[in-house]
Amino acid sequence: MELGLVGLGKMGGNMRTRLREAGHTVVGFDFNPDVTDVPTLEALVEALPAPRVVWVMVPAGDPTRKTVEALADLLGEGDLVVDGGNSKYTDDQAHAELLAERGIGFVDCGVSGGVWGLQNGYALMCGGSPDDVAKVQPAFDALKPADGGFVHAGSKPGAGHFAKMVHNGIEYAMMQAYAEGWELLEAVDLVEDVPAVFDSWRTGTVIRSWLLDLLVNALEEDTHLEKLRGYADDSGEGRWTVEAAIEHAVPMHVIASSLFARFTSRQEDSPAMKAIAAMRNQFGGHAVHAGPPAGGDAG
Ligand SMILES: O=C(O)[C@H](O)[C@@H](O)[C@H](O)[C@H](O)COP(=O)(O)O
Repeated sequence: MELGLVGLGKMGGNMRTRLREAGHTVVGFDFNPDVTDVPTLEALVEALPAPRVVWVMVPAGDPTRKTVEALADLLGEGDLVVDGGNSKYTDDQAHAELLAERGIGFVDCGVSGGVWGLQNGYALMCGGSPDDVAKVQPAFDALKPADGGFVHAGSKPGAGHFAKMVHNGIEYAMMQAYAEGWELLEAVDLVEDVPAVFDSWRTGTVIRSWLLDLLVNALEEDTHLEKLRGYADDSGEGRWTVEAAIEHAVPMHVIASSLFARFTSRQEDSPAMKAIAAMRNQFGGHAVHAGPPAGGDAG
């Protein structure tokens, strides 16, 4: 099939390659002149035969919204937009509505696989009407791994990204569990080769997984992770998972806690723990550790 691909970064660039390797014709647009096939979004739309399919692979939030709004003006009746970024499912609902007013279809597609997707295929979770999904199926078939990794999660807009969001919540919790286990093994002077323990867990155990494989890779490169700072960002999906759990009164102990652990990682010092130390000191005269001098810095 022929399709347009907007956003040729780490994900989009590799996806263009995988689609082309499968024999599809891809016209890519990116603001980076080194990677783009066409100079403008208008040129991308003009280069495609109608009915057009344009896959958007840009960061969630404003960049995706602006791209969808621009495409709403450039595309027409019978065309289709796929949002393959990590958009929030509620954004999909707004985008689907805007595009539907112009007769343009919409499919939301959560994409998992990161930088390994080019080689291994991308797991795809999509939402949208069966007719719209069928129009993109040849591209989905080229992008997904050979032996599965595709789901049409629901016909309402946002179903795909909702599934991907929950996937990412689980990803947070799994990573947190491996990380805490690793910290404990490192902290106790008993197990002599911690990376070897993790490596052994990859075979036959109930906790083997690709995340475990990736942690073993990281430990092979840096046995005690000494080159890294204990700081973890988040891109939003963990927060949205917890927000959705709160909205639906779904207990979410572990995923919520793994999200908050990331926030903790960004603090040089804990304001909450200062308050706890102050109260222990007030009620029990328990010793406190002094902070840096007021107005000065720790150094
Ligand atoms: O399945 C995947 O391939 C990942 O989940 C991918 O989508 C991305 O690496 C995360 O969005 C990072 O998310 P955080 O920045 O929130 O950790």
